[in-house]
Amino acid sequence: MHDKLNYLDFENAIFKSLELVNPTQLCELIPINNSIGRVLSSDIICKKNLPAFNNSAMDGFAIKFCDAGKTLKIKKSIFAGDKIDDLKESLKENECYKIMTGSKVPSCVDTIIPIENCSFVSESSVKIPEDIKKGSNLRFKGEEQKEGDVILKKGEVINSSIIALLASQGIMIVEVYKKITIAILSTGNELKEPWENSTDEEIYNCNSYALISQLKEKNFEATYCGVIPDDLEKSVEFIRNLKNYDVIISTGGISMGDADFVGEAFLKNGLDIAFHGVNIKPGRPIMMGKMRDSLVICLPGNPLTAMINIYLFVIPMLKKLQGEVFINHGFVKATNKNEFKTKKGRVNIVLGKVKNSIFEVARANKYGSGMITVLYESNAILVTSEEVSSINENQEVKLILLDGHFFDDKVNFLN
Ligand SMILES: Nc1nc2c(c(=O)[nH]1)N[C@H]1C(S)=C(S)[C@@H](COP(=O)(O)OP(=O)(O)OC[C@H]3O[C@@H](n4cnc5c(N)ncnc54)[C@H](O)[C@@H]3O)O[C@H]1N2
Ligand code: MOO
Repeated sequence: MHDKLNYLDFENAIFKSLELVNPTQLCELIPINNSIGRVLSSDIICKKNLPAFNNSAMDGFAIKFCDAGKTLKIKKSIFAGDKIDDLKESLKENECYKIMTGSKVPSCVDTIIPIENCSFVSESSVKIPEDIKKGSNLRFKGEEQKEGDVILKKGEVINSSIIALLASQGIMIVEVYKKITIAILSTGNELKEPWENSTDEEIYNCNSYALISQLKEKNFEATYCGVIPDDLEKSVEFIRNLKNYDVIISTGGISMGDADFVGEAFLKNGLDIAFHGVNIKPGRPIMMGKMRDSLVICLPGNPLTAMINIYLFVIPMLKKLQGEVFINHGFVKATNKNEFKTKKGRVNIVLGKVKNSIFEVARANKYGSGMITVLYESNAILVTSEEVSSINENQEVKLILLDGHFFDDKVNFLN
């Protein structure tokens, strides 16, 4: 792979990468207790009104609004869970019910007064204040969600608030998309695993573990498949022997070096390349394509590059493949603290830290893509357009948070 690469522009690369992906259709049923991070594969329709019946939001007295200011006789106490259908007789003049939070409210009353707002409270009577609001402290049947409403859409990632909604509907088993399978590979004779001894010339394989962990943070499970040796024949064989994965992600070995065989090895295994080379910094040699039914994503070997490119490019692809609807990066706005230079003519991905809406670029933007600590020191990335050569002091900037949210609509996060 010594040929000079044609660098695709950033927007096109994002478009082409997403175009490669056909969302999974495979589903399974799982208990909600094990469903955090999984993706709903069908809409959830409300089958029990929220709330299910008119109920009291306070412990107090259920009255007719016209009885404001009067001393009322307490006819009965109503508790949450009580069946009150037997309260056939409606309240007579100067009568009220004592009622607890969450109790069904009889149809003859229209207002709830909290106990602490009343005076002369005894077992049998209570004085209602003068100044009250009709309908206060009542929660009405179906005011939150009505039977038949779509309360959750297919493609949403299950979190604790979604579990609250599912449980509120009496749903214990939910249909989700089957998890996509992802293989993680590293390349390079210089690599040792973290538990091995390494000489001064060797380095520890940090990419595989870092990428698997980032994927785990985003609810994906990846399998580590080992290190491809720097040898074309062995690389071809290594790839040929891989099991069928939905996605294969490698790092390293895709640039112009004499030992960069990864691209060729995938090609010899039938890879249909979508692009090799994107006009970005860092991540220029990035390569993507399809090999049979597998998506192949080859990231550069530099750890910082691999980690930010998997976040920027690959996570949206995996989300799409997993059937998610919210796949596009969102941004937050902040003010840039110190001026810094960027490389004009390329889209720059710049690391830094944002705190209280102030963005501070990492190490004056003079770090290398082989570094690891910079990533640890940062919580956001700033992406520049090709024509930008510096970001000024106090300039308003758009940032993608490294633990940011994803949306269904595409936004322009370029600065
Ligand atoms: N003549 C050119 N040389 C390079 C170009 C170019 O356009 N022309 N591009 C440079 C850029 S940009 C990058 S990025 C790198 C990427 O090259 P590769 O993808 O082939 O990556 P390697 O050479 O295999 O590794 C780069 C670097 O990263 C270290 N590495 C690799 N894997 C791991 C791992 N699993 N854990 C930790 N570190 C890893 C490796 O030892 C190298 O130091 O190419 C430039 N060269
Ligand atoms: O894409 Mo490379 O990581 O700029 O050095």
